[in-house]
Amino acid sequence: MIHFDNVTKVYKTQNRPALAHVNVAIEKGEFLFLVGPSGSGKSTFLRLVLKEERPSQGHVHVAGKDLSRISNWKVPHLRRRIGCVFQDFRLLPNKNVFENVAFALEVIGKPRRFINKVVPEVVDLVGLEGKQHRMPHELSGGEQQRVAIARAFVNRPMILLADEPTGNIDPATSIGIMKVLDRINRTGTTVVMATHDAAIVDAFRKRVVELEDGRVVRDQSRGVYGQAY
Ligand SMILES: Nc1ncnc2c1ncn2[C@@H]1O[C@H](COP(=O)(O)OP(=O)(O)OP(=O)(O)O)[C@@H](O)[C@H]1O
Repeated sequence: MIHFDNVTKVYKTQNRPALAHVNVAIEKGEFLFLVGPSGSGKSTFLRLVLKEERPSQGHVHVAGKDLSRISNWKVPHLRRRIGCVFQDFRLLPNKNVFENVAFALEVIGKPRRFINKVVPEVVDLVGLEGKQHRMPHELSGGEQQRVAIARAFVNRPMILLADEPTGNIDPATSIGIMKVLDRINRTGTTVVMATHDAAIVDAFRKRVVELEDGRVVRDQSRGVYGQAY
C-alpha cells in the first residue's frame, strides 16, 4: 500500500537529510507506529506519502502508483483517499460535531441523503453517539480528537495517517483514541501513526519502525517503543 524505495529527502535550507535511504513496505491493512526523537523525520515521511513533499532521491509508491508519476491535477484525488489526523485536532470551531464530519463529504460533492446516512454511523463508530450537536468547545480533548478521526474516516480512505494523535491527550483518554484507530484499522484501512507515546506503543504491540537522524534503525513486528534488546 505504501512503499518507500531508497528514499532520501534533503530540504533546500538544510544540508543534513531529513530522511536517508529509507526502505519501508507497508501492506494493505497494516498498523504501523513510526517512532523516533524529535527531528528524526517522522512528519517528513508522512508528508511524502501525501505528496506534500517530493523525495530528493528514490521513489514513494502509494496504492501501486509511483507518486513522481502522478500529475499535479491528480494529487487531490490521491489525498482524498488518505485520511489525516493531527495532534491539534483542527476542527472547525463554528460547526458542531455532525457538521464538522459532514463538511468532509460536502467538499467532495456527496449528496445530502448520503451525508445524513453515513455521518451518524461514523460518529457512533468513534464513540460519540448522542453528541452530534455539540460544538467543539463543548467537548473534551479526547472527544475532539474522536471528531477529527470521524472526519478523516468518513470518506472510507484506504490509508489513515496520524501525526501524534495522542500528543495533547492524557494517558487514560489516549487508550480510548487508540482503540478507535484500531477499530478503523480492522475495517481494512492501513494506519500509520507517528508518535512519541511510549505507553501507547508498548500497550498495542503493532509493527514499529524507528527513525534516527532520518534513517530506519529498527523495523519490528509487534514492537515496543524503546529497544527491546
Ligand atoms: N519544511 C522544512 N524545511 C526545512 N527543514 C525541514 C522542514 N521540515 C522539517 N525539516 C527538518 O527535517 C528534519 C526532520 O523533521 P521532521 O519534522 O520530519 O521530524 P519529526 O520526527 O516529525 O519531528 P517531531 O517529532 O518534532 O515532529 C529536521 O531536522 C527538521 O528541522
